[in-house]
Amino acid sequence: MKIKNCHEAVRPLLGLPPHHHRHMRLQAGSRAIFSRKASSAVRILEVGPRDGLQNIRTQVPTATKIELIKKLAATGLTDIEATSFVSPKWVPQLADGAEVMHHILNLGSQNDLRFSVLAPNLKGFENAFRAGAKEVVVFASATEAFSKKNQNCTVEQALDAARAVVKQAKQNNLWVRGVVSCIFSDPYSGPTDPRDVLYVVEQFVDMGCDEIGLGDTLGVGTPKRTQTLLEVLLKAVPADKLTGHFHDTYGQAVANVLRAYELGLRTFDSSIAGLGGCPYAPGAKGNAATEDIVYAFENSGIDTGIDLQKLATVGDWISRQLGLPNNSRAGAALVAKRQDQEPPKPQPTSLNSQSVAEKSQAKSAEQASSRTWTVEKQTSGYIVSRAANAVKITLAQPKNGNAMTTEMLESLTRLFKDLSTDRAVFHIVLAAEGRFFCTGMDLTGNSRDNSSSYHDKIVDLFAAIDNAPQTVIAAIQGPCFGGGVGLCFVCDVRLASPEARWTLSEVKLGMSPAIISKYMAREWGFSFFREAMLSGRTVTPEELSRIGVVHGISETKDKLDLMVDSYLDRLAHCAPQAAATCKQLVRNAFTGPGSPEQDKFIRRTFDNMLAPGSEGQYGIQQFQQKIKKVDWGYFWARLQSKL
Ligand SMILES: CC(C)(COP(=O)([O-])OP(=O)([O-])OC[C@H]1O[C@@H](n2cnc3c(N)ncnc32)[C@H](O)[C@@H]1OP(=O)([O-])[O-])[C@@H](O)C(=O)NCCC(=O)NCCSC(=O)C[C@@](C)(O)CC(=O)[O-]
Repeated sequence: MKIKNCHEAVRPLLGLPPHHHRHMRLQAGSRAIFSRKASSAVRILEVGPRDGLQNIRTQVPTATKIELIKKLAATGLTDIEATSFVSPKWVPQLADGAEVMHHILNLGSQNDLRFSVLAPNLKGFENAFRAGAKEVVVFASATEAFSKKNQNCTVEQALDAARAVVKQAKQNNLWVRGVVSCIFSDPYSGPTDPRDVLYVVEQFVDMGCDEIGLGDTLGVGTPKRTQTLLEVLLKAVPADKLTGHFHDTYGQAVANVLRAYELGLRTFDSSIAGLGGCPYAPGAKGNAATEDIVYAFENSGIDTGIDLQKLATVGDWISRQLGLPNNSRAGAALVAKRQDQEPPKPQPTSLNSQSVAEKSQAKSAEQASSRTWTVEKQTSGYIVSRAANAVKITLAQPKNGNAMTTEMLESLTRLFKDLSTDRAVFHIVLAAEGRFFCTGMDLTGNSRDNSSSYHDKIVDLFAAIDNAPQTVIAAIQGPCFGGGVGLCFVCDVRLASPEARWTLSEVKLGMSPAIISKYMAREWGFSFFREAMLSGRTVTPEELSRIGVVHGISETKDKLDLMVDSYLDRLAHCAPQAAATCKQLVRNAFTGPGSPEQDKFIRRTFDNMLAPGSEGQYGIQQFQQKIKKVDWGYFWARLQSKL
């Protein structure tokens, strides 16, 4: 055991000799953290955008991080740990810290918002300061083993690095929080001695930190352990200098927060939807969920200044964006309760069966849902964006009406093949920019030096879309010609704007829709297809809606995106693997009706449907538990993360 600088009052308790101390100065310096949020009884420090996102495997797009921070700020949260300034080699997830700060700083100046950032060394501090940070966080472990593994240095070296940052920060009038990790236990060396925690806390106070966070890195704290530690610390350090940062590994986070509150602490870190994890405790949940803590305080008559309903919405939103389970019990329950009370969302309806009432429902469906699509990739031919379990591919070559060039065919085929093995993608939307959805075969001649290979490329793309396990939705904003018509109808669902049109123009060019005929006959039916193909006439959305092959027409072109989002909301309750099987059943029914292969597939599907661990088994369990809308994103995220 190290004998360290311990407070006078505690030293005898710990069997240590007295020595000089700065207790009086501590108390004098501990003023008024609460002046920052005078109206609330407790201060909740949201760490999801930093600590939460850093500890999950998913690489989160910068735009989603910015949006998350904006949404959190709109709930009444005033303290948000926004990002980190550490080497991107260590923490690639937060390499975009400067960009995030750039987009959120103006929020802080408008309201009473404070954004803190992690800056554990001078280099990080310089970058954080350059990015406009006004509050920085430094940290050190209370234990040597964790310090060496996590920071590759001793506790003293970590404190020296922190000291250098604090000195710079104070010279520039920045607020500093020092965080002590492993307050209860170290994953490598076992339980932590409270004296070691006290030592680091005192060092932080001594170097000038404005407050000190107590981090239960492993989440092994219990109310009793919390009390024991705080009884030691509070003899040396005023309660308003300390903040609690509890992890929920054993479901004790809220209990620990409440015990710490009873002992005088008034500031607590937490993470929206319990985002995060603990790399040192396999399978562990992440931080205390902000919704859970706010629920506990608000329902105990302790004001947090935060709108719990809005908070639950944000937790639900970010969980969906990341395709992860919502780890907040309170958040998930509040959202489920709200959904249960809401009237069912109207779905886009084809016009053939639309009554006046249905039309107005479809209109409100278009207004009901809007998701944030985050761009992941941009090529010269298309843009790929993602929202939760859906990927949107937007054709973006309006100059040639999104004609099917060789490059486009090859690259889209690769994309669809890659997506077919991505278990996190349940739905694909194929959309387009410009006047036309797709003008079909590239008629410039540039793409057809070798017509056999061009043929193969079209065949490959259509097969890749048709065989994709995901439900593919064509969002058709404008006219389609030839192969472009085929592109819509190889997709599983068609949602169209009133400006969409379909022209099988091949016959007028002296050609025929050979490759696409396979899909067109299946979807339009022989008679309708034959007439449209022979006449080369323009077919309208109303006609196709009447025969049931266009599944929704938006009120205006602008509202097509909302209709797509609303349709995706509906698909969120459909099991993705079952959906892939449904697609195969249709393919078999078309290519080999009555064949032994069809019967075999049907038999196999039925036999596997309720196997242990299957979607079917889970769906039936949920039904028996009276859960009407199964969250399949949660089911698959849980399977994949083996939580
Ligand atoms: C779309 C309208 C009505 C607009 O007609 P418009 O409004 O008068 O505009 P435009 O004709 O000036 O077109 C705008 C630009 O888009 C280009 N463009 C337009 N279409 C294509 C195309 N396919 N390939 C390459 N470029 C195309 C066109 O060349 C022009 O480029 P610019 O001159 O400004 O540089 C007119 O351009 C048009 O009729 N285009 C041809 C549409 C057509 O008939 N497509 C069917 C192709 S055959 C096919 O797809 C065969 C296949 C695949 O089905 C066979 C099989 O299945 O086996």
